[in-house]
Amino acid sequence: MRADAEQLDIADVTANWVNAEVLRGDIELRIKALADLADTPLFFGRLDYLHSLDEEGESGHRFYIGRRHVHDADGDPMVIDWRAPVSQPFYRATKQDPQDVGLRRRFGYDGGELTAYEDEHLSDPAEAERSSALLQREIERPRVGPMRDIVATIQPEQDEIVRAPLAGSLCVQGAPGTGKTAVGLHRVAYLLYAYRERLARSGTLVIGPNRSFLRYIEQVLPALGELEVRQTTVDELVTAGLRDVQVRGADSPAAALVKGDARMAEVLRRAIRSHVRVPDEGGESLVVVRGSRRWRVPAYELAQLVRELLARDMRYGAAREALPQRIAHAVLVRMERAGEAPDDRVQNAVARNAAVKAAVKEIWPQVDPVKLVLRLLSDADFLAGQAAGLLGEEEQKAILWDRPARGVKSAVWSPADAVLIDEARDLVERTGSLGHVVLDEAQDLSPMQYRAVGRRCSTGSVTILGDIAQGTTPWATPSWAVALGHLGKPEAVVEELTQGFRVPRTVIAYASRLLPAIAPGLAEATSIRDSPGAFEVRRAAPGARAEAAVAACREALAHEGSTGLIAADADLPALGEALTAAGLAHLAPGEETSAGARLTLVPASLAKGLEYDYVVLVEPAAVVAGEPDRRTGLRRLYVALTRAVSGLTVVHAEDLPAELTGCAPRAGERPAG
Ligand SMILES: Nc1ncnc2c1ncn2[C@@H]1O[C@H](COP(=O)(O)OP(=O)(O)OP(=O)(O)O)[C@@H](O)[C@H]1O
Repeated sequence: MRADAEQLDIADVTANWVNAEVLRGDIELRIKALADLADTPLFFGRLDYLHSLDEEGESGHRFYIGRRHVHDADGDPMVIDWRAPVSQPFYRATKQDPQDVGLRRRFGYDGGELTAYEDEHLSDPAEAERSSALLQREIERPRVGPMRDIVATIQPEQDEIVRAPLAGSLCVQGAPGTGKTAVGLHRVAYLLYAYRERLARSGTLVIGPNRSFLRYIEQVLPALGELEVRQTTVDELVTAGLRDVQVRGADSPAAALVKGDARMAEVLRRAIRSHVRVPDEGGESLVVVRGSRRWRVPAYELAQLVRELLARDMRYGAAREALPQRIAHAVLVRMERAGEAPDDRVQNAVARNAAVKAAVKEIWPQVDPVKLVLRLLSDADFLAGQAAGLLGEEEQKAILWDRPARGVKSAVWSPADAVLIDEARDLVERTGSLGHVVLDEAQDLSPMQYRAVGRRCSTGSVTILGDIAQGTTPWATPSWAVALGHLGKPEAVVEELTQGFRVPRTVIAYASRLLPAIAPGLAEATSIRDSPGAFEVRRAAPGARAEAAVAACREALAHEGSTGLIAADADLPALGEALTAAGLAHLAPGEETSAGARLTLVPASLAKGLEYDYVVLVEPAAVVAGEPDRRTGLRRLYVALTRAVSGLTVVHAEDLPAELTGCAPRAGERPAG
């Protein structure tokens, strides 16, 4: 196929130079997409159907399933794309429901070399059901480098989400390591296959929590042949296109909490609409002069037009554009009454008349969303006027800047301010909607951030993925129903993933002790890994903690794969020095691990979504204390405890948090004594 693409001669088919360049670009992309990847095999599975299929051009009994479609010199398929309908039973067929599959074969590879296969005769009742050794091997393989695709081993409950139709929005709650991120990315790849044309027009977007996370996942979609999906963070999303707004400030938790609250949307709506000046009914008429005639629109009629526009709840900018036409219409009615026969051109001319323009400027002035937010945060009286009955005095005080900003460029904007600006921009002009948005680690968004994401899929659909127990912002959502309400997708279906692929049984059991305190009611994940994993808690003498951490890292590095040393952000510099002094080179999160550089020093605040074969977690009590409140601290600890693929060593000098040692009262229980 690559040779064919390379040999394409376009001289005869392109009429001009521009066409030729476009076509040449397309062909180059195709050749690139057809590159041979040494360690990525062409197929990973085979299905033998009992009956010949004749569906969507695929006919026959036997199909090889792979990452992409491959055909032979005659154009007959040799490998079927994993996303094609014919491939679906590879993921879904079971002994109970064989879906006409006689044989399912899984192929195992080692660095691109075929080394094993595994057969299941789904329609043979005599054959016992076995768990897949290849799946076990895949889950337990050492982790080095960025996240990889899971196409060869997508599980049935995951596949249901991956292949759900584009039209519906989905919300996936899943404990750590249940594959939410993997599923979200594969879902994008699936949708781009199944709805390619529609999504090529409307676009797709993946939103993750921060840059290091995005760097960790960025190679999954390209490996699946999807090179053009945009991946961004909420912070970047809302600042895109804001040239003069530099986000370089941070809010206090109290300020961020108010700025992220959904009531701010109403404050902003009022603030924008406060610019509209409804004409005084008894005031002067608007006079439009055309040729020798003067047309009068009385003030009460203008007021009526303006009130109608306000009641229609249009975007501020759209209403501003509609107003001159409405006024012109009122003039035209008068012309007709006077026996004239004005047409559309006359109406347009009247709408552009200087007197009409001046009236519109007075009644419905242009509003700059950035300046509007600047004024709200700088001008206590203006804020009080808009927030009356919505925000209390303390709340208003919390969001007002200590020193009013002089101008847009010099203001110290925070990420939450940028979200307010985004809301204000949408009040002026509707934000365009994409076809599909995937939002990962969704539990951490504020209501205002959900609204910002919701705007970008208002006419499309969304897949949101998260874990309530891992919510570590003061505004983390209490429930998915609340989040979906803010997103504007209350009808979305909530699915739960419970099978854990990352964290070993002993480790998830230990971390789950925190669940009653951080998310009562959430189910503990089950680990589908065979190996129980290495797990140890070590107490170090005060003053010898860093030394103990370094020793634990050395032991971890004796194994294959990556090691992450996770600690409270404040403890990081000292640990970094200890590692360097001991001659252990280390990376920052998001820097790619490789065979030669396998140790990463991870601040607890950036651990979310990442994973390491071995994790050394230093001083749980400090991780908890690093957050503004205990529940958030325990949730941060839960995130840190659930990053390990093969083993976890907890090193501590202070007492462990009581919730972890089992000494804390559980929710609903009373403390002893
Ligand atoms: N079906 C599967 N086959 C093989 N590996 C899988 C499968 N599903 C998930 N994994 C692996 O399990 C690990 C955890 O997956 P992922 O990071 O997507 O989980 P998550 O639910 O997003 O976790 P967290 O809540 O911690 O962010 C990854 O290494 C992923 O590749």
